[in-house]
Amino acid sequence: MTLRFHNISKTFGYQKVLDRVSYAFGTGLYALHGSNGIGKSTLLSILAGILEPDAGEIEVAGHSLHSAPLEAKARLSYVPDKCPIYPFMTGCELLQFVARAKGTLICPDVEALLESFALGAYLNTRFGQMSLGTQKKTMLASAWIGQPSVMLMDESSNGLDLATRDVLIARIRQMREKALILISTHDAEFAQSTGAEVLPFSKLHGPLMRSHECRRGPPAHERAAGHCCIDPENGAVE
Ligand SMILES: Nc1ncnc2c1ncn2[C@@H]1O[C@H](COP(=O)(O)OP(=O)(O)OP(=O)(O)O)[C@@H](O)[C@H]1O
Repeated sequence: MTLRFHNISKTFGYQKVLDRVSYAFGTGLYALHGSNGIGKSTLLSILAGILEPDAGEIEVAGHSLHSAPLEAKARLSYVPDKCPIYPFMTGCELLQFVARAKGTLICPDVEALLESFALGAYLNTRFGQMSLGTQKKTMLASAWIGQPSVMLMDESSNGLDLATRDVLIARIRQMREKALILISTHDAEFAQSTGAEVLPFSKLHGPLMRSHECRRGPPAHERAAGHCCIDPENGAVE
């Protein structure tokens, strides 16, 4: 499995946002779909290792995010909705930082993406002085560094002009054979253009899966695509 998570729970104060959420993916492209506030961004930031879950296990390309975080994080990339970067960092510094953290170099493929995003003129601009779209493009380009096995993208089309959006759609389509790409988006047209399989958030909830699906098991075509279910008796992921 490329990404597997099991029994992820998260509570903020008195609000339980994630309750034993489980799933396993092979390679492919999925668009997480669900209403505002259901927990999509929370889940993605937990899967990216940014936010600690209260409970649960996550494996990225076979590496536990808990016990082997460096190995797991080297194989994943994450593009949050909002830019979390220190405002004095330039675009170039961000790209180098990500490459160093992953123990790799900025390869010609990433350079080609920077060119397609017309980012050349902005690489020495500090994040605090970039437009939101330019910040987003820089973070998106950084997601391709190190040939990740898992790409997590939160509202990746937000704030992009049409030309950039088309480049991103083409890039995502190319990647879906090689990696797992999990996007959270309310932009149905964007999701459809990428060819993503829509994955309702409710499908990730353990109790729901137990009662509605797993006693019968998912249909054969879903199993072939790398879906999983939870054993209703012992909670094991199959
Ligand atoms: N750091 C935090 N502290 C307290 N509550 C939080 C925090 N982060 C998220 N929440 C709450 O958790 C719930 C889920 O938020 P989240 O952003 O994950 O939802 P979402 O499905 O991504 O929503 P949207 O579609 O609007 O982006 C919301 O009620 C939100 O207010």
